[in-house]
Amino acid sequence: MSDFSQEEKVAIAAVKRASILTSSVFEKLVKNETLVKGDKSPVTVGDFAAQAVISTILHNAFPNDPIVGEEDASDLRVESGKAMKDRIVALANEALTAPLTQGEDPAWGVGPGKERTADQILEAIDRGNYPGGSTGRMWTIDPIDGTKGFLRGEQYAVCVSLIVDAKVQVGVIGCPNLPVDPAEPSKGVGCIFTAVRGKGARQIAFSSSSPGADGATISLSIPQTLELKDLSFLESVEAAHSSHSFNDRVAAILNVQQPPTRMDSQAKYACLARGQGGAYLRMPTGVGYKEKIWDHAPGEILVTEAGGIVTDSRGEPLNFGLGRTLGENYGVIAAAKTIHGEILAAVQKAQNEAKAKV
Ligand SMILES: Nc1ncnc2c1ncn2[C@@H]1O[C@H](COP(=O)(O)OS(=O)(=O)O)[C@@H](OP(=O)(O)O)[C@H]1O
Ligand SMILES: [Mg+2]
Ligand SMILES: [Mg+2]
Ligand SMILES: [Mg+2]
Repeated sequence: MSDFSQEEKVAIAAVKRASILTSSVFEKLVKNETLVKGDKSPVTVGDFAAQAVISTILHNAFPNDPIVGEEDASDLRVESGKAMKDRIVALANEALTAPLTQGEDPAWGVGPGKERTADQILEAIDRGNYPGGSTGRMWTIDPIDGTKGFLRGEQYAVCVSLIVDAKVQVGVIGCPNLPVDPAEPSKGVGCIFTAVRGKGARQIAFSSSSPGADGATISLSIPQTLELKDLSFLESVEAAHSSHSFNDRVAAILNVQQPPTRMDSQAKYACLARGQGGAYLRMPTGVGYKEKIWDHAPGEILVTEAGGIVTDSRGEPLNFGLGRTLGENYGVIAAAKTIHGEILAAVQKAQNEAKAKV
């Protein structure tokens, strides 16, 4: 049985290259480089190019593994998408052909001379079309999680996971805009969070040459001594993505004294894993939306390996074996082991109150 160290190494390299790409795209992004998808959500040249880069690297390193990726290239294959396509191909090639860094292997399809054709870049994006399922290996890619945060210049995350037989085994989250040290934000931004099942969770500073090389890697553990009154719920910025008012009620039931911390993307899971906030609450705003596996798989393993528990509002683990989504939406509750049960009970109490009102 693999110890998944090679998978982690490849995923970190892919997330790092894609994160450098997305940071540089933000500096240069122009208005006509963003599309609105069928579900009204935004997607930028950065999302497409980052998915192409990650998919190319994963496919070169693990040619038999299927990929569940958020984006697909259909909008780029039509005449109206040509300008965007050209830009995406240039950005992806720039990221793929950048010089090799320590630990990277040219067999992963990276380094000088590794340009791809436009067709190969579109193919790499579309390789993310795997429907998912309960058996075998599969990767997930969310090339930019929190695209709205990315466009606002706030938090977003580049997210990759490896799922084997419905269980997440490796998770890597790149947060280009996240302070390396929350206590001293002036120390700089840009971190990668990584976890392997049974082997713990770590934070690596972007500036570090490779994991563990220069003391810029820290092991993550969620403090188990936090009192409920000191919690600050980590929650979505977008009110449409998770119910703020429901969280307010849960906070009142638990006598939480701190205001919530609103942050886009799986940076919330990453911050929880390194001891910020104390809990992540994501309850549905209405019926119908199904959470996507790429929005939670890396976060689930990161928090679990840091000593937390991630469940839905029934107290059940998230089920990554149902396809591209988590199935019916029962929300997400993530917190330290010591307080997860009390938060779950408060969520269920708030749900019962809401039911009694209708
Ligand atoms: N209605 C609804 N309910 C719940 N979740 C939704 C909904 N619509 C979208 N999404 C997904 O939310 C992802 C963004 O993550 P967050 O909600 O944590 O960030 S944010 O603060 O709201 O920006 C976002 O991920 P990205 O598309 O990768 O940005 C979506 O997959
Ligand atoms: Mg999206
Ligand atoms: Mg997402
Ligand atoms: Mg996304």
